[in-house]
Amino acid sequence: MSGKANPFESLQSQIDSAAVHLDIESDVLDRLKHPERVLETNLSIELDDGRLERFKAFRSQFNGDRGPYKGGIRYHPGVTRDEVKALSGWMVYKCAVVNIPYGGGKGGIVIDPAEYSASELERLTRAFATELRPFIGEDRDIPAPDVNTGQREMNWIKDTYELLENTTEPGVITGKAIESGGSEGRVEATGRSTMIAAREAFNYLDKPIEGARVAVQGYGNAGWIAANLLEEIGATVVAVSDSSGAIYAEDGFDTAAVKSFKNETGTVSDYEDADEEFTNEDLLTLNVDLLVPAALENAIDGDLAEDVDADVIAEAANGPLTPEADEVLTERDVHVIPDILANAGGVTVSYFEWVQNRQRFYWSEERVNEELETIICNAFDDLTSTYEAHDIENFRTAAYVVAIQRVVNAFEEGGTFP
Ligand SMILES: NC(=O)C1=CN([C@@H]2O[C@H](COP(=O)(O)OP(=O)(O)OC[C@H]3O[C@@H](n4cnc5c(N)ncnc54)[C@H](OP(=O)(O)O)[C@@H]3O)[C@@H](O)[C@H]2O)C=CC1
Ligand SMILES: O=C(O)CCC(=O)C(=O)O
Repeated sequence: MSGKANPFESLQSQIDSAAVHLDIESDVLDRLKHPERVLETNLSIELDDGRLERFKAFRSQFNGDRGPYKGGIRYHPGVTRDEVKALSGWMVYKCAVVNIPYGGGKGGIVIDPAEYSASELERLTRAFATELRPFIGEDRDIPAPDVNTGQREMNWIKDTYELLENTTEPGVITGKAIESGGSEGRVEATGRSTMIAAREAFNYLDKPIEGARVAVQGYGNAGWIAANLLEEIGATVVAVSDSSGAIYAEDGFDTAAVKSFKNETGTVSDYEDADEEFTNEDLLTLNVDLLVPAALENAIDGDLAEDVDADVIAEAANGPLTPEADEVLTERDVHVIPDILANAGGVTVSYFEWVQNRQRFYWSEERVNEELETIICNAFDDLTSTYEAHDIENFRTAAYVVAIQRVVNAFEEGGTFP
């Protein structure tokens, strides 16, 4: 990743930019910029060869004014305490901007999961679930998938929690497999909201999405589905990448065929129908109509932003732009659909999963997608009305203005404990 910004400081600076447009006391604002609590723990597990290894893990519960803490768990060697704090704060404002009844949380383990066997990962995940048990619950804190975690890890966490609590509580975690109480449409939800938000933004800006040239950085859960659904609505996906590098096709990729290739070989590099291979940095500065960063934080810093050659950016990843990049892109009239709206489909369908778990009544995929469409379109309308009414500099700040006001309303309506 090109930028070195501290993501927690980036979050705080995004809140400060929005506060300029809001009438909020500085003590209340200060509270909105810091997590309520952060669990830091060391998990020691036995490896397959009998040795013990220690892994650092975190869970940050940032703010619970609007409901239980909600947010994913990431397995990545780059996980830090500040990254997890930032990701949990972004969850607060994400849930508020799409108006679902949650606060924000996030967790992570410092690990490269590719280096470990499935049984080692299961022991580690169950050890983390055991540590998390007193802090989580369907009305307390509800984890979900993020980078390098998915249904398998969520099923293990649910199972461990239920065994320890001697109960049945599928709503303690979302992103589960269907047979373990998951929801239709959750796997696709993050990419789907990215597509919907991009489509709405193109419509708002009077640009055709049909035929729009798209570049997608990251071909995991968020990136590949976003690419696939953008292709489905008529956009041309000319470039995609993963951690191994980027590939380009002038006439556009068959995104599903690239995914099958990646499933077989582990990477998008060497894909036979590509015209060219280049670097992730080349992809981020390609001349396209829509750029979708769908990997990690700080993909675009202030310097790289000077070379970005896209009209619109839809942030499928959390925090892919540094505050300096935002400033440059605002100045250059590049419209950025912020992460807290563009990728909010994941947590929105997690919310649907939690509702279904509590009611023990399951929805069709069609219903899930319709309800998601409504929530993302309403949130986009709230964002643009605020953007216009307050003459705000960019979409991100408008989204934070909407979200922060909702969190502050909930906090103030609750009153102060004597
Ligand atoms: N999963 C979800 O529901 C949600 C995810 N998000 C966010 O979306 C982003 C991606 O998450 P998700 O798709 O779930 O994660 P995945 O683990 O499924 O995929 C991550 C992708 O990013 C690629 N990648 C990692 N590092 C780089 C790099 N330096 N340059 C280019 N590509 C890179 C990976 O490459 P490789 O395949 O080679 O490892 C992989 O293709 C994250 O920011 C996450 O927080 C946001 C909301 C919900
Ligand atoms: O599905 C969820 O609860 C959270 C997903 C997530 O971690 C995110 O939106 O960044």
